[in-house]
Amino acid sequence: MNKEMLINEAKIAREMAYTPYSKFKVGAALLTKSGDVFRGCNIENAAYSLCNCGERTALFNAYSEGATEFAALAVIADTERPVPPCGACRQVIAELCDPNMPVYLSNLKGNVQETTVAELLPGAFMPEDLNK
Ligand SMILES: O=c1ccn([C@H]2C[C@H](O)[C@@H](CO)O2)c(=O)[nH]1
Ligand SMILES: [Zn+2]
Repeated sequence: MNKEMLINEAKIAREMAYTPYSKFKVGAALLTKSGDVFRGCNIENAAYSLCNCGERTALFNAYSEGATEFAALAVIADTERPVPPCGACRQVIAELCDPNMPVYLSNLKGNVQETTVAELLPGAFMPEDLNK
């Protein structure tokens, strides 16, 4: 599973998005260290604040199936620039993925920005910060 294949998995996930309010579809695909892929799409709700992003859906999908060791994440949307994850997703990604893990941000035009978990959220609040 290479970068292009993972981005394609995110594109397939995007088609499953439930976005009657924003009409903005996002797909994500999370590659595990053992080679499995967990997809996620954004799922909106009439109570708008309950909308869940594609990135967090992919992470929660993987975790809920017992997969916790990740090798890469791809995200795609129909944006001008490669889609930037929101702050909430950056926080969740920072806790559940290795800081050096590659993240492929992309769009339907084929633009790809390769970054890492640590670059997405420098100074993230971490579990260790809970220890007094
Ligand atoms: O990186 C992003 C940015 C936004 N959204 C979703 C949330 C909402 O459903 C819609 C518009 O913000 O896009 C994501 O899934 N990921
Ligand atoms: Zn988000």
